Amino acid sequence: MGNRYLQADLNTFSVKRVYGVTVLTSIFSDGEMSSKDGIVLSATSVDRQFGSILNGLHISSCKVGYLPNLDLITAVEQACRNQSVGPVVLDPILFDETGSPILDDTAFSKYVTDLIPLANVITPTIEEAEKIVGFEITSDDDVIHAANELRGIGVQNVLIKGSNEHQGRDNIRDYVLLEDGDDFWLTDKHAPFPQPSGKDDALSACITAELANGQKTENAIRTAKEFITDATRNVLQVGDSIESINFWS
Ligand SMILES: Nc1ncnc2c1ncn2[C@@H]1O[C@H](COP(=O)(O)OP(=O)(O)OP(=O)(O)O)[C@@H](O)[C@H]1O
Ligand SMILES: Cc1ncc(CO)c(N)n1
Repeated sequence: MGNRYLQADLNTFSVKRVYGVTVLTSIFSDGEMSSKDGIVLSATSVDRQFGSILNGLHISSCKVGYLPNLDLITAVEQACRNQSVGPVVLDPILFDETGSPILDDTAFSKYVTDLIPLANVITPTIEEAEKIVGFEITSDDDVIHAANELRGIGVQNVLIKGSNEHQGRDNIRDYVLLEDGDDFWLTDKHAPFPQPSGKDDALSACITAELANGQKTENAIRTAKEFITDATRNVLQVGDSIESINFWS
């Protein structure tokens, strides 16, 4: 978990009036997921972290992010399956900053077969959705087809983020397919330059927080998208180096 990613999650939980607790899977400097200098924690450590937060806390919902190997996927899958963690929001992190896949074939296969079906909501980018469903997404029909394939794997609700797609367009469109078969596009204008960071984590963290607050999944998704729209239009300059979304918008 890079510093800025974790801050985006916790700041989002906080402004949504949810107390966030964490199970760390790894530690690396911002922008250095692909470097060999980061630390990947052991499955035992992850088990123990789950043990300590589950001992005495009622977990209302759970966001799952960076899982860089088979052991960690297995540890988190077991915890989500066997413990009471509430609805799971799965934000797949499948490529590092250089665009290289993070997981080897065995780990990726485990991720798809055993972890994805546990999710209440999955929030892939187009590229992540392509990797999971195994075909290229070049049209709206492909997005819809991919979302249905994801539902076929067992995940209940799907949000495919359109940020990197259709580069020439004025609008950004995320596609949502709900458990009951209802679907819709969430449309927004491109936020003006500079693009603040944190949108990715804040979107899935906000869905998680709204689920913890008792919202239905559709409302949680719609509220989260509105949160991102507001937070993105309002850059938070932190010191000289961080241009973040503004969580307090
Ligand atoms: N330029 C933008 N303007 C407005 N909304 C955006 C923009 N880019 C992404 N979003 C929205 O932010 C949410 C997260 O999308 P995504 O994870 O693809 O963003 P990202 O650009 O990778 O985020 P990060 O800020 O973490 O780099 C989605 O709802 C997406 O539509
Ligand atoms: C967007 C993103 N990339 C990487 C990580 C790894 O922690 C994360 N949590 N979120």
